[in-house]
Amino acid sequence: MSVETGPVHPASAPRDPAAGSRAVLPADVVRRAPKALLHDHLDGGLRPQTIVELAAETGYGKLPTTDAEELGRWFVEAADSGSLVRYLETFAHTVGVMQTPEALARVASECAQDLAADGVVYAEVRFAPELHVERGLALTEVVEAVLAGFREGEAAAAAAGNSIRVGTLLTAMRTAARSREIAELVVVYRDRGVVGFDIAGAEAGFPPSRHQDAFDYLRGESCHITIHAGEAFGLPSIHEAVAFCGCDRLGHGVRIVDDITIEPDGSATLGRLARYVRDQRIPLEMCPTSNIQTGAAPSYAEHPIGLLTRLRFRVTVNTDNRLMSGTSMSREFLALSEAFGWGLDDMRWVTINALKSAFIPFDERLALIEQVVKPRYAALAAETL
Ligand SMILES: O=c1[nH]cnc2c1ncn2[C@H]1C[C@H](O)[C@@H](CO)O1
Ligand SMILES: [Zn+2]
Repeated sequence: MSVETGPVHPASAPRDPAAGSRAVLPADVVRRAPKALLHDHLDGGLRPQTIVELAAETGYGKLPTTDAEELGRWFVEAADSGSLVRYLETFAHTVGVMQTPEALARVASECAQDLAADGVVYAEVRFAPELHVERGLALTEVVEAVLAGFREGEAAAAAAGNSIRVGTLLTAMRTAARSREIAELVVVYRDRGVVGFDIAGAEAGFPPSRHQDAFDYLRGESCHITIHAGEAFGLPSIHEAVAFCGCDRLGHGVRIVDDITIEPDGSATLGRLARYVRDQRIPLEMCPTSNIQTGAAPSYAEHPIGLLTRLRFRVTVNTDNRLMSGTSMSREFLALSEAFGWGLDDMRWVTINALKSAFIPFDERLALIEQVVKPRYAALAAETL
């Protein structure tokens, strides 16, 4: 199989201070640099204080604590379990307080504002409508409340001087059987802010092809699809997602490294699936901190994002769940700067990768790249010279 050739990307080398490699990026520069986020769960990014207030307002009585600071720590510690299934158990409390239109709209509005304050200029945020019907809301009411919340949050962020555009992805739970209904909702709301479809939840034992009819329907409707695959389960899941389900992007996809062999001389040999994913430029929505928590990667320094970047896969950097991972886009980039010596040029490369992979129309992606990302990185680079 093909052996890696060609130019090595600057993000390739692990940071080695003794060798005089590049300095870690200043936190302020990382925050101000424009960022694009493709993989963020609405129910994984609530402010702890909001959870406490919504629990009181809606009569949700199962929170482990009503002290917001303690609650924030509880989520990170409980999610830091080494298992995706245990990580996912923590969502009972966020989903538990997101069962009314007001709560859904508030969470969505705050999500847009928090991302914008962190320098995110474009985000696709996902959630599973079927998880928010415990108190009798219709799926359409759930979607409409979230869409209204995002619009409100965008306006509030713009008023505060931080412009952001938020697209919505509708997720179907892979462990349930409502994927076809959710796929139909994607089509209904495609011109009102919904930009694509996803499946999420426990991966082992629930292959993507279980939802084949939803994927076939969406492809027939020319809709965009991303699939959580290759996170808690390996290559067969990625293969199905790519070969049979027709995904445009892979959620995580981190286990694609199982199809790459590092030779004794340090070169990489790609198997057929890894080669296909790279050749087709299938974007990988990588979420380093989340992967460390669920045991999909041992540490930042050993996270496959270093190798996959060096091999020029279409890598993107994402938060997954800001609450459970105690993270933000800036924190993810700072960790990568620390682990691999990433600089502003690497951030810019990853950000343009993400925008090229976004599910909004091509001309709108291009406008963000040319009118927002490139000029702002150029200004930052000039400032930090
Ligand atoms: O990283 C993940 N892998 C699989 N499922 C996930 C992940 N993060 C969140 N979820 C689930 C839990 C949420 O309730 C659901 C919809 O956002 O998606
Ligand atoms: Zn996810």
